Amino acid sequence: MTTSLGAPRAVPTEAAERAAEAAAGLLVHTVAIDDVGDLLARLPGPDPARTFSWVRRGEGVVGWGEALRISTAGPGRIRAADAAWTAAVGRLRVHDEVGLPGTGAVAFGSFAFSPASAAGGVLVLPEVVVGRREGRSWLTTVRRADAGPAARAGSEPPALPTPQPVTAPGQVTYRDGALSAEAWQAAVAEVVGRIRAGEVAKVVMARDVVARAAAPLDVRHLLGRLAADYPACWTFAVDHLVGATPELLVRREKGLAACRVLAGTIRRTGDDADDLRRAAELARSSKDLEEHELAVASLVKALRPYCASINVPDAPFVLHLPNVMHLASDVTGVVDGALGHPSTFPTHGAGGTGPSSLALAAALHPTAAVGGTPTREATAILAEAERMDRARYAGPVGWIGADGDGEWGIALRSGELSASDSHEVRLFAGCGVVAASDPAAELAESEAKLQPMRGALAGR
Ligand SMILES: C=C(O[C@H]1C=CC=C(C(=O)O)[C@@H]1O)C(=O)O
Repeated sequence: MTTSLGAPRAVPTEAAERAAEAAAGLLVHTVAIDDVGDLLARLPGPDPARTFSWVRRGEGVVGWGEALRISTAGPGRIRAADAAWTAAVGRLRVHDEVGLPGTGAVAFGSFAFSPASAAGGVLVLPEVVVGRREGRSWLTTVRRADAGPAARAGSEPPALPTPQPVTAPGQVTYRDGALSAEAWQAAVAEVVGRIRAGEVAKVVMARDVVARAAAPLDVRHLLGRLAADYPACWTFAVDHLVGATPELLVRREKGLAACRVLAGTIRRTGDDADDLRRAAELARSSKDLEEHELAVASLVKALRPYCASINVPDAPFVLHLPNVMHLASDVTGVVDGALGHPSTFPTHGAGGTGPSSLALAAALHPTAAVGGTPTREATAILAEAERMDRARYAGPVGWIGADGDGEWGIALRSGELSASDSHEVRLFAGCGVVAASDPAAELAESEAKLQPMRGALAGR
């Protein structure tokens, strides 16, 4: 079946109907403002339920408050949220005086890794969004149409609130999550055995640890530290999930899809000469190259149906982060609007073409970098072997605009702040396990991957 752009959309789900109802009567207004400087310094309060971030190298969007929430669950959690966002966008009244990616209506989202997780998925349209890109800054406010006269074009933008002081966590103690370090190594050894027996090629095994802080955790403290220490990563906060991920699941911008695939890791020592030697070792390591190739191949396979053309680099580069180095490949594609999947994916907005950024994220998740290869068998093994619910860790996290463009990272190097105890956060890290993996080395790698969150929790 072929469907032209703007053709009837997928049958509305219950979530879409609720979202459309909630969006009716909301006014979204974006105005240009003077340079905001540090976006994260604008966040007014410590509450992880009402604080949103997607920032890299000082650019991106932050938001606070909640004008609209879309909640989904189950195997269709990402697609249902996408359809609900489309339905909501159709009812919003948007006045955008800036017209850049991230202006106008923007929803922040995060989704559970597993369809079976109670964590489900969420998209939130905050009450206020502040953004910065290429020297331009903007402020977006969302209000009810019946809440007084709207600001007029050219009138003074509303003043930003004065942030409450940021509080440090104080003393932090750690305890085991689902498995102790020993038990997790035993689980990895068992999985290596299954890989060697030919069941699968690769399984990404994750573990969790629980941190407890003396003071209630202020999400802005964690974000500030992550952004300062890991400027090359996307520093995110959505609905209690906070982290700094080096891995971009997919960005869709003006018809172009871009993905950063990571797989293959070596720890850094802190000694520059030694790290350079290790980077060269990583680039030659057959174990890591194999792991990386599996990840790229599975991403390309999943992306291909949505693209008119795809560009895959011949060889990975080494991405240097302060804690680890990764083999990395930037894959790009031209999103094919005509080849979109209108029966499954709604087309987006007046100017939108083909699957939205979130629909692409749904198609790509879980990648081999967080699940394994082949996906179905590997995710079944990890669900059994890890003995925990990953919740939103390793799921898509990011933002989507009214036209369907947006950016979705993979929620790595992250923690889930407890909704019931403001002193606690559960940290996660995982490692690609292949036939040549050594459990002790994987444990050490997982410790290195926990370092960004441990550092952010350090009480400075
Ligand atoms: C699963 C994680 O990392 C993935 C991303 C990059 C490299 C990886 C690796 O080399 O194992 C992992 O696949 C994590 O950080 O929790």
